[in-house]
Amino acid sequence: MAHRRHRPLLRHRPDDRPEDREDRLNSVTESNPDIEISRRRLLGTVGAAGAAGLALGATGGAMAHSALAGPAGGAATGAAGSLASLGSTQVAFHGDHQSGITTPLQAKGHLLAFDLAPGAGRPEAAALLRRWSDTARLLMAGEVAGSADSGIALDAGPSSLTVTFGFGHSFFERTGLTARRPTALDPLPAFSADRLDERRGNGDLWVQIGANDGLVAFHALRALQKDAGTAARVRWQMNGFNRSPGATGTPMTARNLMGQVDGTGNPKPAEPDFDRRIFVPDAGPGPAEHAWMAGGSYAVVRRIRMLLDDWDRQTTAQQEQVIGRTKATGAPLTGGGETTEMALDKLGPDGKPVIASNAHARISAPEQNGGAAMLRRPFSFHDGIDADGAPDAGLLFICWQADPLRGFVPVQRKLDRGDALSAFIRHESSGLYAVPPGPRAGEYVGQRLLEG
Ligand SMILES: C=CC1=C(C)c2cc3[nH]c(cc4nc(cc5[nH]c(cc1n2)c(C)c5CCC(=O)O)C(CCC(=O)O)=C4C)c(C)c3C=C
Ligand SMILES: [Fe+2]
Repeated sequence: MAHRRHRPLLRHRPDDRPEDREDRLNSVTESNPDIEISRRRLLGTVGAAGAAGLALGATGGAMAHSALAGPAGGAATGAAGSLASLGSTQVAFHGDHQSGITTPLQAKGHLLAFDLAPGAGRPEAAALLRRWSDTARLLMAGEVAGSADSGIALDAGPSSLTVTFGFGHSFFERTGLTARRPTALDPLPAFSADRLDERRGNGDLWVQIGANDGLVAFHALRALQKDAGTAARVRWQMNGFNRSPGATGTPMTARNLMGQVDGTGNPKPAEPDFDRRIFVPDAGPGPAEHAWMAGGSYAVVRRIRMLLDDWDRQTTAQQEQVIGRTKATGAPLTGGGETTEMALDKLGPDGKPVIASNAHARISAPEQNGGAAMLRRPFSFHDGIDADGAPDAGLLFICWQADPLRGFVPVQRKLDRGDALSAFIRHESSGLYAVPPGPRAGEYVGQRLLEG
């Protein structure tokens, strides 16, 4: 188990008494006897973060530290003046991989794309990534973002804040680095069902912010936007959410706004081929100029609108046919529990497959796509109600893979040709980003590209 070397300098109220602050620090120390209990519990779960406070390594595993999880899995209240466990949970900024990839889903998310300002090139981009990395490191440790801190997150701990940075295809022209642009970043093919708004897609730089507290997440967004200064401006921004840790009696796989259990089939970090599927290996793919991506990953980001009024008019049985899994538990229609394998060959009394030939879970399964797999780590969104009364809501679909041509692309091609879910969703924007590896101590994110 890795141990944290430094105690976090938590944001604190101006009138903090030293002993109050010490209490809060103690809520994330390693001497807590409940650490191991909570850690075991969390490692055995999928989906959203458990309610227990933990320090999470950037690989998503628990490094150490936990506050209490109550008997029903709820967050325990800390000592008077101490941060609740949810607030004290900290994710590592440094590591082999950036945070926000294997980190358990957080309750709040902001996605932003920036374009470099006219005239800004490689030096400005390097300075910006250095500023952003400094800010992300501080905020993820629960510290303030420098002397001009907005104060939005005063009183709160890190709350599992993660900040993830990526580069879009256009970044490399803007910075004169096209020789170092990986082919995996070539634009995605067009899909017949795409209804994409280019103004809400792509961009030179991509930032994903996640946290289990809305103010902590927004605080990070404001700080990073200020850091951008005159070097870059926001191209698009989207806000998302997931269930809050502790909302369910026990940690569960997330649900989306269609009410489905969503995330069951995700590759698990404990699986032997997980790293190979999700992270770029040390040796390739591609020539040595692309070696800066070793340990990185590619993010496909799609705003997928859900046609919820149409969906809600379906019976539960019809909805289950569309996916091939039950709505209540996420179990395959062929029986068993959530994690039981789908029996894709099983026929019903009518002689037809129990899991329909166009069921979403069948078509997207790795075994139907030559092993193509991705780690889906989405946020839901709701951006109000349209004039016709329809909710502008859906999924900020984010998936991670070592190579989009062996992850997202073949699966989406297949879904595009005959997915029963297509009648109820609309892909409205798309982005593909090269997300470099996690920074080593003293390094900023992307330094191996910008200074290599
Ligand atoms: C191209 C990739 C995919 C898109 C786009 C996509 C959109 C999308 N999916 C759901 C809901 C569910 N998806 C489920 C499984 C699933 N989906 C994909 C890929 C895409 N989904 C994969 C690779 C898988 C896993 C298949 C497997 O391993 O068997 C499920 C079932 C539960 C689960 O495994 O997560 C649901 C439910 C929505 C609502 C949506 C767009 C809005
Ligand atoms: Fe899916």
